[in-house]
Amino acid sequence: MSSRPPASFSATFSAARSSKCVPPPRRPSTDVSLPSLRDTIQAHGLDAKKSLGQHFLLDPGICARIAALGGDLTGRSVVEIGPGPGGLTRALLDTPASRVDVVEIDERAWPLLDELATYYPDRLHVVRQDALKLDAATLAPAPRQIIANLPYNVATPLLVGWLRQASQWERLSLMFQLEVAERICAAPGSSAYGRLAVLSQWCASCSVALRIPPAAFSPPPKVHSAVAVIIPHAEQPSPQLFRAMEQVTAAAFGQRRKMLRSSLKSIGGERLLEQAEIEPTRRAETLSVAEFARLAELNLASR
Ligand SMILES: C[S@@+](CC[C@H](N)C(=O)[O-])C[C@H]1O[C@@H](n2cnc3c(N)ncnc32)[C@H](O)[C@@H]1O
Repeated sequence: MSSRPPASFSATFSAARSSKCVPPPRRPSTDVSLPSLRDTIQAHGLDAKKSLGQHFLLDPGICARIAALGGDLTGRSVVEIGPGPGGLTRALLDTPASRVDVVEIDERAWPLLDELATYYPDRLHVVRQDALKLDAATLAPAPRQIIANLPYNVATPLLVGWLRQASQWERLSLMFQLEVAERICAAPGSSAYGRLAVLSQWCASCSVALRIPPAAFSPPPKVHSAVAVIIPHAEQPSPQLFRAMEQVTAAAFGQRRKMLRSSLKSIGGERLLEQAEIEPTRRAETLSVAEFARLAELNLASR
């Protein structure tokens, strides 16, 4: 027997999808009365675990400000990494985003998130997985964004993974330790300028949009935090060129006090620098992102 739906069902379904009668995505949070976040955390025994980088945001005002960094989310899919008790998730559900997919590794939070999903049927999707092992772009249709208060211990590898596929994302609004957010947005010549700045700014426009003090979190972290807004450029490097850039920046900043002719020796040294018309006596932190891009292209071509 065929498992396809009867023709009449398919016809009705596609006619409804294409007509103007399709209802807009449900946006029920304002008329839904959810239990308080503190009560929910207590009821589910979700004590913060340091090993999972858990610092929860309980202030709905701050969560709303972070959600607003996505701009107008009408018709957008939003992925949140590490929803924890769901404070930011609630704020995301309060936007007109068409769906919110949350990826959480901590199984203690899953029942709590499942409970939240019952208030938002078809709109909130709970993904029980390690975000490091997941291709988050496969979760939801484009245009899609990531908005998240990231677990600090894995924030940098997660970001580099998303930059590798930056064309998949309309925008990333990500909370990091302030020092990491500053490294992402750092200008050449500054001590914060390094591999993360070059990779991020090569693929995207980056800015520090919101600074948040430790007291805003429960438990408070030792350092200040900040949300970086990362908007991918229309043109993105190929995967091979991205790998070539990773190699160049790892070599150049791996020995950042050395002259480039020495730090880049393993990938062509003076010859590569001469082709790129870059003085071999310069140091990595003085190179612009465009100069690094030239080196990456020549590095790829020389393989
Ligand atoms: C800084 S807390 C943010 C919690 C919540 N979004 C908030 O703002 O209150 C980070 C969250 O990421 C989760 N997490 C840690 N490592 C993860 C991983 N590899 N994959 C998915 N979630 C992870 C933690 O369990 C925690 O819920």
